[in-house]
Amino acid sequence: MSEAKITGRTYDTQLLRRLGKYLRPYRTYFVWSVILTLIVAGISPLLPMLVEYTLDQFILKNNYQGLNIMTLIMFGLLIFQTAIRYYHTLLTNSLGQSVIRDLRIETFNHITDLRLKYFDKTPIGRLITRTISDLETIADIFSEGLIQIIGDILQLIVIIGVMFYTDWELTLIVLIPMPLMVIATHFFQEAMKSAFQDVRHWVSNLNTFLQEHISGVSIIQFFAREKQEMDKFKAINAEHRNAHIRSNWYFSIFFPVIEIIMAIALGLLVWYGSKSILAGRISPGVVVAFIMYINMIFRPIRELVDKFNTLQMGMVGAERIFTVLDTDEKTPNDGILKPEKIKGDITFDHVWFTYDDYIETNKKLNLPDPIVDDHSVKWVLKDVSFTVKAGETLALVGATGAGKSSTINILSRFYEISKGSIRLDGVDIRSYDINYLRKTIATVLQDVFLFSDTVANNISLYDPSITREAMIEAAKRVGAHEFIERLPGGYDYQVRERGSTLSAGQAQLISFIRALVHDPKILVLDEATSSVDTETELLIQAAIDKLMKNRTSIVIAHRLSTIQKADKIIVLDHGEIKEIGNHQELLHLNGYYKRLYDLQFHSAGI
Ligand SMILES: Nc1ncnc2c1ncn2[C@@H]1O[C@H](COP(=O)(O)OP(=O)(O)OP(=O)(O)O)[C@@H](O)[C@H]1O
Repeated sequence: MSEAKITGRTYDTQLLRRLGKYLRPYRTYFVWSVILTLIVAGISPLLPMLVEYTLDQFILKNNYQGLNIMTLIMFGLLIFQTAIRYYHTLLTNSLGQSVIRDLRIETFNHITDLRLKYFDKTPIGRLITRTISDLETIADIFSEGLIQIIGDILQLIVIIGVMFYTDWELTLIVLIPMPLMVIATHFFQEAMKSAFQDVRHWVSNLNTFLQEHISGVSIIQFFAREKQEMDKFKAINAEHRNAHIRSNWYFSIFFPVIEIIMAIALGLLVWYGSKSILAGRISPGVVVAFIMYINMIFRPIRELVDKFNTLQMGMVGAERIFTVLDTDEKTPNDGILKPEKIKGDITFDHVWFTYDDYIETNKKLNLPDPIVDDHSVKWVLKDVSFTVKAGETLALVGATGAGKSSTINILSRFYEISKGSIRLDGVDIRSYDINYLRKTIATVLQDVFLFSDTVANNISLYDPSITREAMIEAAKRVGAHEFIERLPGGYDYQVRERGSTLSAGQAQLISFIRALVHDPKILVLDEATSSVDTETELLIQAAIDKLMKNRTSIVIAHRLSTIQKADKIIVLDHGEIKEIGNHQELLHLNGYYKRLYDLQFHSAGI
């Protein structure tokens, strides 16, 4: 997602039209807001007119009774205006909040559908900023921006019209400083545009930094990196502060300038107004009404700038949200197959894989398919071919970075392969419906992710077809029922964020139950390397055996017991298959596997 694409235009009709679509369900709110805006603008000159009338007709003529009546009328008008403003604010706020609620749901849905590659290159903090603060700015378009700007402009027109109607000479004199005001406003607005973009940029950076560092706080503490990280944070925080101060600085210059211009207008009014009263051309009431009119035209102009900025920020926010929504980085789901029964035969047929966007770039440039010996491409898997028959267990072994995790990631189409084909029951995996495919293959990763929710919900992941009984049954099978029962509240025990209140082994067992209740045909397992106590280790080993039973399993194996039991072992090295066979066969080869075995298991005395 490129930030450079953000244009930051205040009025972008295309953007507004697109936002307008989200208004559709709330049409009545919108129509009423506009009607109330028109009423507010229409009745705005009433109060000064009434003051003028009261002063000239009653106060200056010592008519107390008339004065009392007029006071009551003005009081009533004030109440009416207040009531209308109240409903107006209520409506526009509800409108804004309703629109962003819908947009937020759409954005969240969209983000969760994006393929993993997108997240490899997009900081999570940036996405959080998008779905929280950028969206808030869109709500302000409705509650403080667009409709209010229309209202203010209408009020300006009505008031200036009434002023001209009352006394055009005085109006022209009073409006002499207006061009100054327009110039000042224009400069201010231009300056604010870049200041606000800066503010948004640093808010996003701050969020990204905080998100990553709070998630990784244990690493910071383990390595005693507090000071260094604090320095980095201070730098970002300082930029954030400066951006805000810069935008506030413009305000602090702008407001006094406007006050001075307003004072000039008032000075001109007093000078020319008094002269006109003395000449008997106008009544004193007109001058008093004009003082009120000046306030009523200069105040909205001053606030207009603020509202334009709100609109501007909202537009930037909308543009950013739409950039996320327009991100088309989804795994294509062209497959339609959803067979009732799956056997679970897996074939990798000359599979080449890279994390680079090599294929996509080639396609865009209309270049032929990748040349396999092109050394500019960092191939993670090179010409990998193997088969796993239904019900068999395949163990993947190899040094770190050999391509084991990549092999399991491409099986569920978390990443797309560049060349070759992966087949399930003889059919290319791309021909299956992607959700069907992912339901067929359960993946249990080393790094167990648990949500802040109950144990039960962490197991079922809100799949209504999974009953509590099925959960308990699965928990019993993996031998985890007892420990869950011992937790306060049992299956309703609230897991804290990321499962921090459970031990690594317990979290691992919960992830096994999660896989088992979904009863997948194929199991993909990245065996945990974290050390657990002997009792849990035995439980986990037994659980893994249960999980693999009657299923095709592909395991990134770290335990010798798992490897020994596997029907087939593949030794990967730098993305290439070096050896295939079972434990005994590979030991006899006296090659890679033997060396790995001696290094990892034998010498460790396992
Ligand atoms: N998301 C990614 N984006 C780009 N490159 C990646 C990504 N994930 C892994 N790689 C690269 O792909 C290669 C293979 O990584 P992979 O994670 O498959 O190895 P592995 O055998 O599972 O290693 P380990 O045992 O350490 O988990 C490595 O060189 C790694 O740097």
